[in-house]
Amino acid sequence: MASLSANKKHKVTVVGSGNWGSTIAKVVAENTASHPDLFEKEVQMWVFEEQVEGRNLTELINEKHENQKYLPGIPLPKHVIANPSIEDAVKGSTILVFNLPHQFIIAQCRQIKGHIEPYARGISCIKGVNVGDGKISLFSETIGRELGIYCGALSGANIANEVAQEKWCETTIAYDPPPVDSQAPTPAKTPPNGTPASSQLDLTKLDQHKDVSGLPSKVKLKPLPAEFHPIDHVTIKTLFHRPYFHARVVSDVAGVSLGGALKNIVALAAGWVDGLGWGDNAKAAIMRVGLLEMVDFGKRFFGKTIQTKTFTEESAGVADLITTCSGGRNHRCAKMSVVEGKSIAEIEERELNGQKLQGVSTAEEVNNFLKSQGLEKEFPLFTAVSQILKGEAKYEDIPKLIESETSDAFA
Ligand SMILES: NC(=O)C1=CN([C@@H]2O[C@H](COP(=O)(O)OP(=O)(O)OC[C@H]3O[C@@H](n4cnc5c(N)ncnc54)[C@H](O)[C@@H]3O)[C@@H](O)[C@H]2O)C=CC1
Ligand SMILES: O=C(CO)COP(=O)(O)O
Repeated sequence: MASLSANKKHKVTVVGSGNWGSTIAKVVAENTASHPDLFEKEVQMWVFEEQVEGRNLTELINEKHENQKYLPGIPLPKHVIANPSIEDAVKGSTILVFNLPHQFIIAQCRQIKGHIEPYARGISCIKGVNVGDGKISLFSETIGRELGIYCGALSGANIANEVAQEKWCETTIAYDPPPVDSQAPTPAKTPPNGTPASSQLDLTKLDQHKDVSGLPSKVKLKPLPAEFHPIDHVTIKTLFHRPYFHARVVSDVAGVSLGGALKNIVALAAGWVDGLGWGDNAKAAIMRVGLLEMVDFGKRFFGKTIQTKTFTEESAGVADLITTCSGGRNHRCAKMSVVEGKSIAEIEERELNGQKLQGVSTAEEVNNFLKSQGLEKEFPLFTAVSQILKGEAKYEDIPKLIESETSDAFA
């Protein structure tokens, strides 16, 4: 419950401005305008600066209120402000919405470290997983760890162009911050010796056991100053829910994040069988096996907190799998690569005008992780996708490669 003195408004920044980043900036800006009691109206949107028609993309967005390159034809609210400086865009924000292709997020977090409010909260809209040194983590965790803040996740059956056109859909937001450290004084952003506040947390010296907040267990969340409304499920829902974008708020951050990441691998296989002209039954078989492997993967590697029902009941699970295997970019490019006999990379370059597929790198990353665990055979569809991408198997081999599927993930 908000205290009587909770009169300070939340400032919101969207870190990223691609096809989904620009769409989410539109969604949240509509809500900041509708809820002036809770939010500052202006929404900062960090833009990776580039030249479009000989001009800076940020200037074009701020002049035309449209992202001509990544979300053409969709008017953005005038109070979405494109900012080429990420440090400046995040300054003073209490809510940071991360929405970038997953390969870029760590570099951007390192750039903003020490420039954010230590009590800020994040929401990751990124669909991907972070794999390195035989370890796997969610991007919500990675962001949390890099910045010393709590980060939840938003994911769902949300093809950006449809959301941007205000065609109705659902989404799932997972937000489950650990208890705040009410004893801790809120640290100054930049202490007198010039060391950024987040680097004051010497994470290497602390117990490395972590929950899915990404924060090592001895690092406590910095409390939000009392003059702000709490950033709870109600505030989060108010920021994202629109008449055409129905948000359900849950607590399973791992389930929501993994659903969004892993379905991109399945969508490649679905695109390939469509490209082969094998029909809807074949695609349904791919989705069935894919869903089983998604649940099994979650339970094995994030078992402490994950809930099977997130995959079967939420937009972030089965609904996102279905939409991505029907109308997503991963599916479309995979299908074209079979029909035209070209690599997916070639098709991505030609078709997407700078947008990035996430399925190919996620398939490789998940395969590297499974290999490091000696578990490739337990995930035959994920493994088949990786083998096909590497040229070690053919599209036509998929039925044979996955027929040993015996997962009892739902048992
Ligand atoms: N587009 C969609 O329909 C949906 C996408 N997502 C997820 O949202 C995340 C973001 O996707 P999109 O906004 O669609 O991105 P996108 O696919 O449109 O990617 C282009 C973006 O990457 C940026 N970029 C290019 N090079 C960069 C660099 N070196 N450093 C930083 N940024 C760079 C570009 O400036 C542009 O903003 C992804 O994880 C995606 O899977 C989730 C739901 C729907
Ligand atoms: O995540 C998406 C829809 O929910 C979009 O998927 P693609 O990246 O394959 O277009």
